[in-house]
Amino acid sequence: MAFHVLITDPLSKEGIQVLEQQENLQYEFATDLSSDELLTKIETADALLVRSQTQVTRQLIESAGNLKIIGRAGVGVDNIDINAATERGIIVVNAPNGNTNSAAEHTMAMLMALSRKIPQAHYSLKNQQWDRKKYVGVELKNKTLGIIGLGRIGAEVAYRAKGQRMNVMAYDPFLTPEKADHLGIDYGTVKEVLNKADFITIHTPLLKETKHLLNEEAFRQMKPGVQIINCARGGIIDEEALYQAILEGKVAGAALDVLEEEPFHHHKLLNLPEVVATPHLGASTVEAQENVAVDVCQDVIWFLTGGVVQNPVNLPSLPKEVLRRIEPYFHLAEKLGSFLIHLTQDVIEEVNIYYSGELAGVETAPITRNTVKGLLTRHLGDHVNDVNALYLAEKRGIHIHENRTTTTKGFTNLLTVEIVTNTEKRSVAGTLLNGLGARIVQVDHYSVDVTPKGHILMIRHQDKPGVIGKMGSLLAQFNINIATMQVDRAQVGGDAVMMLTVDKHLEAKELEALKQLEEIHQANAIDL
Ligand SMILES: NC(=O)C1=CN([C@@H]2O[C@H](COP(=O)(O)OP(=O)(O)OC[C@H]3O[C@@H](n4cnc5c(N)ncnc54)[C@H](O)[C@@H]3O)[C@@H](O)[C@H]2O)C=CC1
Ligand SMILES: O=C(O)CCC(=O)C(=O)O
Repeated sequence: MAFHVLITDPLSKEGIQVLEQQENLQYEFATDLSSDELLTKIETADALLVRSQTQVTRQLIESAGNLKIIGRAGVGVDNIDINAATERGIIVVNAPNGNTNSAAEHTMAMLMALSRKIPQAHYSLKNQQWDRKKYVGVELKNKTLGIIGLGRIGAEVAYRAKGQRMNVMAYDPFLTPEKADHLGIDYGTVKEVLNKADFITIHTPLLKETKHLLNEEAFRQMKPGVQIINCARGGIIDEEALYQAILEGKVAGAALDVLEEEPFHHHKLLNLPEVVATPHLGASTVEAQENVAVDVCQDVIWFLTGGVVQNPVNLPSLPKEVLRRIEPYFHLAEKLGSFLIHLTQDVIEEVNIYYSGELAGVETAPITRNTVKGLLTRHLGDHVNDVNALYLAEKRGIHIHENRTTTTKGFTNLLTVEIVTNTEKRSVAGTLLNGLGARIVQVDHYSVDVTPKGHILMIRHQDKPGVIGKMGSLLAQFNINIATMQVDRAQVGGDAVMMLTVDKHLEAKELEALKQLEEIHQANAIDL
């Protein structure tokens, strides 16, 4: 079956070419759909590709039976309900780098248009008015540009503004005075930026914390005659407060590429001569659209074909070299989680994961996610994945703890997973053996050596002559062939464990029959 990729906003042809080169993939352009049409179309889609126009709501996500990935050709993902996607195990990817340059250039264009009143003068001239007095501007040189949000675009704007010989003062929660110094700009708190800037430009995402960041109180703190640029997101500015600040003469001008409600046609801000505006054009260049489309289509293909994405939004992204080092452990981790869940009937309250040896020094979060995915899949089904495993565990009140230890029991790497229920603790440890792959090397306190694959029968029994024979003949009666077998014991005549790999799945009644043997305390059939 071919993957169905649904594209609901315009996407550059270079991105489409990336999709066309992929076998077993069909793409469908369906722009300008009504909400109802979209709800129907999404039902069969494996991937959804959007820009900023399509509103990817919880309702839309929940109507999608097959959806695995949502690709945003651009940076901002405020049009996508990320929580709903995460809960459903749908990965969201964006293209954060492709339009940085264009958005920074558009910001500079807006800054210059604003300072020299170019759109107003142009409009006036087109209306047969030759008015040189009305359109006197101000220079940028030696003025202070306040930047709120010094990420990719903010930093590019700072660099360009310095080229205009402006003083740049920025605030960003990740900016230190030392870093600012290194960039040749001034560090300021939000208050200092508001107090000192002649022009203020915003480059944050729209978040709960940044909603109406520029509000009535913020405008009050600004210099009289300040000019505002917003090429980030509508909603970061309280539009009513901006409107009033312009009417009062506190704000001399505003250049807006974005407004809270888009698309916008009749907005009272647009009636003010001090406001210049563009219809969300920050990323609308040939280059940016090509970049973001190619990046996001590439990620969608990688993901659908089992690869690792470059720009996940609801998963932390990892540098390639880090990923290369830890990826081999994902399989082991998932198998250990899956093994362990077969050993208990109780509700799991806690999971402790111990990273030892060389594992103690790596990025462990993705390995933890795979462990939890292995644990949950048996009861929750295949919709558990890397994206939602931790969320689903948390929803079930399972506490996950990561620990780093130096205990390696002679292995260069050792991954130990322990589950705690209200009655017991069970654990399993595994390692990656150089050239030999994954091995389970310990179950509870017993040493074993088992490849985590296929059908495993784990027996806890009393160490006594004849038990192995009895068990072997019972399995023979069920026509179950033993492929490998190991035994370990705590002490002579004490508790012991038997690990067998067998050639077929054990039915419940067969397992029951084994448990009837008086020396057998526990029998678990584990299918990995
Ligand atoms: N108009 C357009 O067409 C385009 C708009 N954008 C928008 O521009 C914005 C920035 O994009 P990038 O620079 O690529 O993102 P980024 O993630 O590189 O930078 C955002 C920065 O905002 C900072 N930030 C977050 N909360 C803050 C707060 N309360 N105060 C100050 N700083 C805060 C972050 O620490 C980060 O450094 C996004 O909203 C994006 O959607 C991006 C591209 C095109
Ligand atoms: O798709 C677009 O053109 C909008 C770009 C944008 O706003 C973003 O990347 O955040």
